[in-house]
This record gives sequence, structure tokens and C-alpha cells, in this order.
Amino acid sequence: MRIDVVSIFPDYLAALDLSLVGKARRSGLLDLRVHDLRDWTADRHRTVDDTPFGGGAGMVMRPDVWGAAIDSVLGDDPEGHLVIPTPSGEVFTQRHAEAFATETHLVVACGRYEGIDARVAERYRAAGRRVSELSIGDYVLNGGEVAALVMVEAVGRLLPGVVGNPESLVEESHGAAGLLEYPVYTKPPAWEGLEIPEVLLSGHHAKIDRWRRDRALERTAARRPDMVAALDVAGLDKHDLRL
Ligand SMILES: Nc1cc(-c2ccc3ccn(Cc4ccccc4)c3c2)n[nH]1
Repeated sequence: MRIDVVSIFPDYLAALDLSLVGKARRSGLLDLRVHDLRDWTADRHRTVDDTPFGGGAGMVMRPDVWGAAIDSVLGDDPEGHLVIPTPSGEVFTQRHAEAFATETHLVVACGRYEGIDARVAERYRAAGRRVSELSIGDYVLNGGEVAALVMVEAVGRLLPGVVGNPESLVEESHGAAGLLEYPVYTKPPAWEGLEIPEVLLSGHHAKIDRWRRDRALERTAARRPDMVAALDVAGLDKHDLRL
């Protein structure tokens, strides 16, 4: 899979040279390319922004510079999917990460200032390309780079061969079951007078699985009532619903 990230702060994406995503890049599992948007400017000052039509504070990123950059990294690849982080987008979820991990080419356009001229998304949609304007949560960032880091990590870890034990991807939070993660413990068995739940020391796997599912349901109900609403109730047995 190829991912191109375009930004005026390419060094922001240096974290993607580390850990699992970095390993995936070095092994060739992930072809991640980071670009400086200013490489597509045509003026001496390498200008990427201008004042907003209609007035208002701040600056808007120019469509001509972004068009040149996106055209260049998309090339003539009909499969390229343009992803534009934005505070006003649909929220990026594990479902998006799963879908993106099956694709061959993502182009992530990291805006700054007040955002990217709306005609950029409009132009690529009109050209029949997939364009996703995505938020990573209901809080305001200064630009798209942090969102790009989040998305690239969430997608990269799902690529076959990136995570050592693929089983660890199966029962994780926000997975298909739609539950939050259960609490996890490791040695020492006693720490600061705090013990491990007995059932986890029992070796009784059916009881352990049930205990974990109960804790996941409790947590989800307590912390994410919105997720409970979306639970596939038919998939839960009567014991689950007694909680
Ligand atoms: N989840 C999420 C995403 C962003 C985000 C993404 C891209 C950009 C590009 C410029 N900004 C700054 C900005 C702040 C407020 C209003 C408009 C633009 C961005 C913020 N914030 N929060």
C-alpha cells in the first residue's frame, strides 16, 4: 500500500519513521511518502495561502498549489483516494481504518490556517475520485498533520505482516464486537496492595472470557453509552444483558 502525505510541516510526520509503521516502511509493506506542499509553489516566497473571500479572520490555503501537489502525487492512478483531515468532517473510526487498509493508494492532504479552499475537494469529486473529509474527534487542532499521524498509524497497523501477532488485532477495542477493551493486568501479582482478579489466575478460559466480556460491557455502558446503543443486541445472550 502507498500513502502520500502532503504538508507544509513534513517534519511533523517524522514520527512515522518509528516503531511499527517505521518497520512496515523499511520492510516495504508500506510505501509512505511525505511531501512539502511548498515544492509545488511557483513564486519566490513559496506562498501557499491567501485571504478568505467573504472576509473573516485567518488565511485559506490556495487551490492552485494544492491542485498541483495532489495531481503530482496521484499521478494517473485511478485508485488514489484523497483524504482531507478537517474539523468539519465525518469522524474517522476503526471502520474507516479497516476500509482504508484494503486500498492501494491514499493521499492525505494536511491543511493549515483556516483550511484548504473548498474547490480542491470539489474538483477531485467532480473528476470521479473518492474524496473523504474526516475529523479525528470533536476538538480543534491547528492543522491536519496530527490527524494524518493518527490515520496512518490506525491503517498501517492493520496491514498484513505489520503487527507480529495478527490475533491481537481481532479482539481489540472498537472492533467488530463494538465494545471497549476490558482491563488488562500483568506481573507482579500483588502491587501496592492491589491484587489481580482471581478469575484471571484460574486458568479457566471460559470463565476468563466471560469475565472479560462482562468488564468490556460494563465499561462500554459506563463510558460510551453511544456505543451501547449501536450494539448488535441479537449478538448478546441473556447473561450479557443482566449486567
Ligand atoms: N479533528 C480535527 C481535525 C482538525 C483540523 C484538520 C485540518 C486542519 C487544517 C487547518 N485546521 C485548523 C482549523 C481549526 C478550526 C477551523 C478551521 C481550521 C485544521 C484542523 N481539527 N480537529
